[in-house]
Amino acid sequence: MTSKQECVIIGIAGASASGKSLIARTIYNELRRDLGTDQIEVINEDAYYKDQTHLTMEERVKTNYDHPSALDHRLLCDHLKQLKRGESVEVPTYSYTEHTRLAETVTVTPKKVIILEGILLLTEPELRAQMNASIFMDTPLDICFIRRLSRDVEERGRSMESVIEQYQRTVRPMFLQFIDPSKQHADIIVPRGGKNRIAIDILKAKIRQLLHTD
Ligand SMILES: Nc1ncnc2c1ncn2[C@@H]1O[C@H](COP(=O)(O)OP(=O)(O)O)[C@@H](O)[C@H]1O
Ligand SMILES: Nc1ccn([C@@H]2O[C@H](COP(=O)(O)O)[C@@H](O)[C@H]2O)c(=O)n1
Repeated sequence: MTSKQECVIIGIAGASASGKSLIARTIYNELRRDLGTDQIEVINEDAYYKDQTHLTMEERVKTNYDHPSALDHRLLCDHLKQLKRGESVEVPTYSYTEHTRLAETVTVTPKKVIILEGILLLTEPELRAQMNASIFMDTPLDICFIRRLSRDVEERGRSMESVIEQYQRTVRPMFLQFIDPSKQHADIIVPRGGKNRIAIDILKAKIRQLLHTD
């Protein structure tokens, strides 16, 4: 018997371009139809990359964005606690081209369901403690790299050379050091990526069970 939750928080972690955003968006779109449009939210860990406005662009590109120290997990954790208490929060907005936070924030009001997605979410015990269930996207790393290369060139304003250089310098080593070991903390490991239909249905059923709406 699961007790009824006022705010269900689901964490989705895994390598960059493993399909975290895709699965989060799919669950969001499908559950919105049942729960109501204002009852579910997706929060991206990337919004909590630390502000770097005090650094030059040359300095910003050198940051290791795949190390936990690049993220303000303290602020993210505080926001989750506030949302659980029924308080609204101001989520930062982030620019992958400027490599820093933008001046604007987005107001997020309390929701029944929060889907959190991000590479390093399961490395932080305090964040894990806020989650009702956690998922690790176990997509093969070569597939992730191919998808990241085309996504970063098409959507994040990067050159092919810079994606390859960053991948070898930080993305792959940090995946091996931090992200892959954090898989042990996941409740569910999802193979093949963001279109795994059975995984999506299981997650939706679990969320409904936690809310007692089924
Ligand atoms: N199963 C899949 N098949 C084909 N393309 C996919 C699949 N999963 C994700 N993608 C594509 O790969 C890219 C990275 O996926 P995304 O969900 O943004 O990854 P993440 O959020 O983990 O970084 C996106 O362009 C997305 O559309
Ligand atoms: N200025 C930045 C900030 C982050 N990144 C990369 O984003 C990846 C995480 O986002 P996903 O959507 O891919 O999960 C992470 O691997 C960082 O390297 C960046 O390139 N530049």
